[in-house]
Amino acid sequence: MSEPLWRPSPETIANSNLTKFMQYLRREYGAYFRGTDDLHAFSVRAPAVFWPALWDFLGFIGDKGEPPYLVDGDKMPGAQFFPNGQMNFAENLLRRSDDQTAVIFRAEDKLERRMSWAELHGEVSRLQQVLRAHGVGPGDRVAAMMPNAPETLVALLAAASIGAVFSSCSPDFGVKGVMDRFGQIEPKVLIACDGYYYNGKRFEIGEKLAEIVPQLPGLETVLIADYLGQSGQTADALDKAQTLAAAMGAHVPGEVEFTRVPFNHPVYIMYSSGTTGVPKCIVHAAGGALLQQVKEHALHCDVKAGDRVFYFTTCGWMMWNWLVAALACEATIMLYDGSPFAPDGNVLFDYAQTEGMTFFGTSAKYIDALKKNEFRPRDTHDLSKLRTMASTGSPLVPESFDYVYDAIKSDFHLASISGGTDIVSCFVLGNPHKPVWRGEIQGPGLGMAVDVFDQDGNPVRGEKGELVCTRPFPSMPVGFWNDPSGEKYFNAYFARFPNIWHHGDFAMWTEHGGVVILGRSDATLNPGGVRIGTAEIYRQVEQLPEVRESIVIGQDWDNDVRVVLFVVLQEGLELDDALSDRIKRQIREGATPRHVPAKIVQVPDIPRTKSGKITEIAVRDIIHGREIKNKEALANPDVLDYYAQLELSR
Ligand SMILES: CC(=O)CC(=O)O
Repeated sequence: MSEPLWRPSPETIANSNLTKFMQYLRREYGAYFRGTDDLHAFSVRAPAVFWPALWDFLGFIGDKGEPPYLVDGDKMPGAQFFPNGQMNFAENLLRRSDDQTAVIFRAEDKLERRMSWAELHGEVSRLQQVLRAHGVGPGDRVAAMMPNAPETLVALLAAASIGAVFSSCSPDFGVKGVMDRFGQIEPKVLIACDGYYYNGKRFEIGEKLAEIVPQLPGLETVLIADYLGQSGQTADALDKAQTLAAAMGAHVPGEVEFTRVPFNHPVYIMYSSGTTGVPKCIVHAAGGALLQQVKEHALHCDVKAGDRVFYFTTCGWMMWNWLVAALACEATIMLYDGSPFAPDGNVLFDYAQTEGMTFFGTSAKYIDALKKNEFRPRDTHDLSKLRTMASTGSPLVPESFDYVYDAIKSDFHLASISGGTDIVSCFVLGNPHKPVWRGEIQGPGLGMAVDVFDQDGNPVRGEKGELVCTRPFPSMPVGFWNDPSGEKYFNAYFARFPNIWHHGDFAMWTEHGGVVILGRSDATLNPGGVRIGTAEIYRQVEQLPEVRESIVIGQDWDNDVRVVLFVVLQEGLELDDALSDRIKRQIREGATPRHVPAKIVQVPDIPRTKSGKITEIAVRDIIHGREIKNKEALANPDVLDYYAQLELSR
């Protein structure tokens, strides 16, 4: 294809934060760059210059400390950014205190709220006082089992203002899922809701809390936020609990006191979503996570003061942590809780239109679903303010790039982005100076020495391989919780290639310097020894209107591997030979004969994690009769029973 789908205008480029950053580097450092590739090369070649320069350019609040700004800069793990630096995460997010809107909240039950910067300060101040009264200090954990609502943001900011460590999950988690997470990190305070709404239904969580609370060692207090109008009853039924409103009502808003902590002091504990055992507790540093995220907002997404930034997420997915960092760009953040299809697929576009959303972040699955359901927001909504749409969670297929430019908006920046919980940020993402090519992520993040390696650890271009990062970056985790020797942390990322971050994505560089992610490396299919990324197959199957969704695995077969594809069909359809043949033909013609499944099976549903990711490994394990150790990671674990009883011996 010789033409990109979109090119930024010269004015967009001239007015971008990225241009201002390059001008800044020229002015302050005498560094001249011919373009963003050049800037990227500099950023990975000279990290000890790049990251401090970024700190200054972004007006990061804190003190870089005495140089050196990078110690052991060639060691992974081991490198330390700003070892003498001091900062406070919340102070950087709460940099405004005026009466303009800081947070807009909508939920599918029609709940609507907005909070000014001044009000946000006030709420954080009151909750900070509550936490202090319960003895929360630097390093203590504050956990939240909460909807994506302003209270959750206030909880994060209050905890971080003290230097405490925040960890969240959504209220749809089961008791075991919560215990597998919060049970490991022993929070001093638990903030939970009385319940939530999803897809038109009301869910109470009092009974789950009654099981969870007594099992959490070291818990000082439970604060119940009101969503269903019954926080009082929920709190009364629990030990050590009171309503959040009562606890905060006992304090008056004052100045938020920000405790400066070392740059590498933890702010978040996040969780791996694997189905192979209890989740790993990934500890992220306040400075590293934030500097990286603000870099992504400001330079890669061109977020500016006054912008309205939205990401469709729960607070159990890292995109929530990413979203809230947009406050540090002085943007208004837009929160949404509930189903993006309740009552129908217009709900988020209504939100975008009425609130003048400038950045719309979502998942590739959501875009695919809009496409399948033939939504054309461009014909029904005024999206004139929208400048950027971001997609993540799984690869955005080329046909979905076409759909976005055809049915959502023709002149804006579509940024497919990819990274993960492991780094609370991205390896590869948008670049507002570059064209958008169909199916491609535009390029690596600044400061991220991203590459693609073959099995032997050699860099490859135009060939599929392992996504790696060859130099340290500040949002590498501090480590894993309860892993004093660092062994689990080392094994997760550094055991595959020495001194290299191995991310576990199967990827390929494109001729435009972009990247295509082909699926997770551990889910690649190996028929006849040829490595095929699962996304290569989804891309083809996705194009058939009869198929709603699919999941593909490699089944051990006759000393080889055969490809087995499971499909969920549109309501009322049955998989017959004709449709099976059409699916195979589409895959053969769109990919190669090697990609064609040996078997196609109709299934009622596909197992997915609570963040909406389909889980090939769980299906592969169940098909091979292996135990699924951590079903709690799944949003719909029961569906695996269906796969377990399938006769796949022919
Ligand atoms: C940025 C991401 O990579 C988010 C995700 O897919 O979990």
